[in-house]
Amino acid sequence: MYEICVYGAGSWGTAVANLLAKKKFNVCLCARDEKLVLRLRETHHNNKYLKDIHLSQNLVFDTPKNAQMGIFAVPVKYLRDFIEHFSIKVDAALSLSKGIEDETFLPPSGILFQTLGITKEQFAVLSGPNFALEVALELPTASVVASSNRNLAKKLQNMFNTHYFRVYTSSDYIGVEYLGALKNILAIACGISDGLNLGQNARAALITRGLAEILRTYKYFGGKSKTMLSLAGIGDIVLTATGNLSRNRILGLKLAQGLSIDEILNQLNGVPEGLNTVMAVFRLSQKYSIETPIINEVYNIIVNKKDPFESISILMNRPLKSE
Ligand SMILES: NC(=O)C1=CN([C@@H]2O[C@H](COP(=O)(O)OP(=O)(O)OC[C@H]3O[C@@H](n4cnc5c(N)ncnc54)[C@H](O)[C@@H]3O)[C@@H](O)[C@H]2O)C=CC1
Ligand SMILES: O=C(CO)COP(=O)(O)O
Repeated sequence: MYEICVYGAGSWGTAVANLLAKKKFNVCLCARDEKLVLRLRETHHNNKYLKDIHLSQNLVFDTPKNAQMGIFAVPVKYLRDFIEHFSIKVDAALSLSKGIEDETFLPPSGILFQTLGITKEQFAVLSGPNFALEVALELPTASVVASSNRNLAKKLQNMFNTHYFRVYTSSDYIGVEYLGALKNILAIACGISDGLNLGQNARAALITRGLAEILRTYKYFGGKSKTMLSLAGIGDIVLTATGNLSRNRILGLKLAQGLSIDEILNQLNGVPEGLNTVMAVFRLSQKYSIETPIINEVYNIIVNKKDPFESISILMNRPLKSE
C-alpha cells in the first residue's frame, strides 16, 4: 500500500502528483498502461500530456494500487469502471475530476462513495481555476479544498499549499463538485461564440446569463449559492470560458469551424468533460423543467448538429424578461 496514490496520468493527475512530490511527500502516480509506467520511470517525462515538464525524481510510478490517500484524476465517464477494474481501496479520497455521471447525475463523490465504500467524512474535492500546465510551471494559482470533514480539508490545505499554489478550504463539497462540472458547458458555449467571431459582448453575455442557468441547475443538486462566487465557481468559469488551454473551450472553437465531434476528439489532447455533462444536464433540465436556454442550444449544436447561428437567433429572440 502506498501513502498517496494519484490515479490517472493525464495532465492534471501528473501536475498534482508532481506538486506533492516536489514537496517531498511519498507519492505514486498510477497509470493504467504498464508501458506508460515503464516510460515514466525511465524518463520522468509525461510526453503526451505535460511534455516539457521534468517530473520530480521523488515521484514514483506504478499501475493502480491501494493507498492511504487516493487522489482521483480520472475523467468521470471512466471513474466507476476504473476503480472496480483495479479493485482500489483507500482510507480517504480526494477528487480532482470535473464532471457528472451521465445516467445517475452523480458527481465524483457519489461514485467514490459507492465504489470505495467510503463516507463523506473520508472525502474531499480540490477545484478552482487551475490549468495543469500553469501549475506545473509554478505560475501563481489559487484553489479550494472542500469537505464536510473540517480536519481533512485543513490537512489537505496544508499538504497542497506552496508559494505558487494557494489553497483555501470550504465545507460545500457538493457545490464545488457540481460547479466544476457545469462550468465546462459554458466554456463550450463561449468557444463556439468566439469561434464565430461574435465578439466580446456576446461572450460576457453568455457567461453572465449562463451563470443564471448554472445557479438554477446547481440549486437542484443542493449546492450553496455563495459557492458560485468562489474560486470553484466564478473563478473557474472565467478561466475556462476565456482561456485557450481549456479543452472544453477548444471543443467549442472547433465546433464553430464546422468540425465533427469525432474529428475534434481525435485532435484534442485530453477529455472535454463538458461533452458528457451537457448530455446529463439537458436531460435533467427537461425532466424537471429547469430553464436552461444556453445549455439547450449547446446540446442541440452537439447532438442535433444545429447551425450555431440559428442557436444565436433563438437565444436573442426569446420572450423579453427582467434580469
Ligand atoms: N487538465 C486540467 O487542467 C484540469 C483537469 N481537471 C479534471 O481532471 C480530470 C482528469 O483530467 P486530466 O488529468 O486533464 O486528463 P486528460 O484529459 O489530460 O487525460 C485523459 C485521462 O483519461 C484517462 N483515460 C482515458 N481513457 C480512459 C479509460 N477508458 N479509463 C480510464 N481512464 C481513461 C487517460 O489515461 C488520462 O489519464 C478531468 O475530470 C478534468 O476535468 C481538473 C482541473 C484541471
Ligand atoms: O478545469 C480546468 C481548469 O480549471 C480545465 O479545463 P478543461 O478541462 O476545459 O481543459
